[in-house]
Amino acid sequence: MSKRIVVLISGSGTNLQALIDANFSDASICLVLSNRKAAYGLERARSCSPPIPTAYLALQPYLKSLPGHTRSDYDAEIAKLVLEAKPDVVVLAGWMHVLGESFLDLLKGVPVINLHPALPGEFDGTHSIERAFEAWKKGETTRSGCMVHRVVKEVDRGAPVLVREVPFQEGDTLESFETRLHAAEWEVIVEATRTVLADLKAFAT
Ligand SMILES: Nc1nc2c(c(=O)[nH]1)N[C@@H](CN(C=O)c1ccc(C(=O)N[C@@H](CCC(=O)O)C(=O)O)cc1)CN2
Ligand SMILES: NCC(=O)N[C@@H]1O[C@H](COP(=O)([O-])[O-])[C@@H](O)[C@H]1O
Repeated sequence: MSKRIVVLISGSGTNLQALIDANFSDASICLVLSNRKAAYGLERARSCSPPIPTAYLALQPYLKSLPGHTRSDYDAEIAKLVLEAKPDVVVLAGWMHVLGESFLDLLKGVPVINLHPALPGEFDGTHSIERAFEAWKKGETTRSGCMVHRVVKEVDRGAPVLVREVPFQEGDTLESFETRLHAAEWEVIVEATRTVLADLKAFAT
């Protein structure tokens, strides 16, 4: 029975594309969900043959359309969309929304993992690459990296599944470092997803 992967995105979807191109032998992407309508990752899913089902739900339009509803209600709605796809694993691949307990409680028992462009305990949150680059320029570090970690309430603090260091090189610009880091991400997200798929029971909290 083919295992089911749900991928959450917010942007260009190059990491989603890496998962699509991985052609997992025992799994397939059954839903791509975005919180941004213009996310090119939705087009990547629609362009597959056969197309991967997509869904879109943004926070602000949701709140505007349902007065009295909260961010927690939105997170629960996201969870319901995800669960309707019957996932074995959920991958946050550039999903730029912090998920609250209403999401995490509903997803109990389903591994949820996140790709983060920094090393454990460093540069949590957003703009991680830029912040690491500035730290290197100040002589505060010689490397950054990327990781896939389990998603818990505390942002980017879940147990790492896979970590990859990416050293800075003399003469690096932000763009040259980003190029190397994104290439590392495309490998790490596939390898980490394969690891979770291979031992779902171990990762199902
Ligand atoms: N409960 C968790 N939710 C999410 C995690 C997590 O570890 N636990 N990881 C993030 C992904 N991420 C970093 O890897 C991250 C994404 C976005 C933000 C953030 O501050 N988002 C703001 C909105 C920012 C924007 O819209 O540009 C917000 O949610 O209000 C922090 C970390 C995904 N979710
Ligand atoms: N904190 C989360 C975060 O910064 N995620 C980052 O968003 C980018 C998404 O790229 P993509 O849309 O091309 O896959 C990736 O670099 C990913 O690490």
